[in-house]
Amino acid sequence: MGKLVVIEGLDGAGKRTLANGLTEALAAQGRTVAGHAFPRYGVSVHADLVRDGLYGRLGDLSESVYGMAVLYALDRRGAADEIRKDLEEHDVVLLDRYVASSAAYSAARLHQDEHGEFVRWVHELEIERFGLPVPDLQLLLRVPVEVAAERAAKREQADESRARDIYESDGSLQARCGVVYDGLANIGWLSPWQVVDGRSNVNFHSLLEPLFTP
Ligand SMILES: Nc1ncnc2c1ncn2[C@@H]1O[C@H](COP(=O)(O)OP(=O)(O)O)[C@@H](O)[C@H]1O
Ligand SMILES: Cc1cn([C@H]2C[C@H](O)[C@@H](COP(=O)(O)OP(=O)(O)O)O2)c(=O)[nH]c1=O
Repeated sequence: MGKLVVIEGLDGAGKRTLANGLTEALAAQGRTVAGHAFPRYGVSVHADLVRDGLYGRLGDLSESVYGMAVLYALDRRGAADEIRKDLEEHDVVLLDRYVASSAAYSAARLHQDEHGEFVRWVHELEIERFGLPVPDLQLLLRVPVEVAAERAAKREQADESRARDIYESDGSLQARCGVVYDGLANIGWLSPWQVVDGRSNVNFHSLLEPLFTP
């Protein structure tokens, strides 16, 4: 049975870059990796609706924190069987964002923290009701909000398909979200967490070693 590893962090923290690095490092150790990134744009109708909402194309739906959270959750629910199958066939299943993204962003939108009503609700919906696989490890890729914002802005200039959406352009939301992420990591929400400093060189080997030591 493979290990389910999730990368979490703010927009522009470098999650995609870390996922690519980890995949290469694991392959170099002879381990097989399957990867998914949520939302699964272009793959799931729910993810495409999320994108519409994030770019203001769903009227007042995106104003509803719970409405958006249901779309993100249905996207993940649609991927659950594939994740379970990947876990049977690979050493590691690496996810770029998962349930904790909903917990952090939505709680931040509602001005709640890791102990608040939303975080309890999303656990009930996605883990208890939808039965989504629980991660073995969550990596919080931590960078100062300003660094994440600068990287997201640079990426937007370089690639117009990555134009910043309503969450990414809201600096105070990103700052609150960073605080909720710290809280989730601190209480070990859903799984053990490891905090990774996104500004220094990541030692991929030591990051995942605990998963493979009995
Ligand atoms: N460790 C790093 N140092 C400097 N720039 C980085 C680093 N990691 C990522 N970047 C750059 O920051 C931008 C955002 O990275 P990305 O991996 O797309 O972030 P995310 O997936 O978290 O939104 C990209 O342009 C990427 O090249
Ligand atoms: C997966 C997920 C993302 N989000 C937020 C985080 C991001 O601001 C936004 C879009 O996800 P993101 O992964 O940043 O997509 P992209 O890199 O293409 O912009 O959705 C949630 O609020 N809940 C979730 O469950």
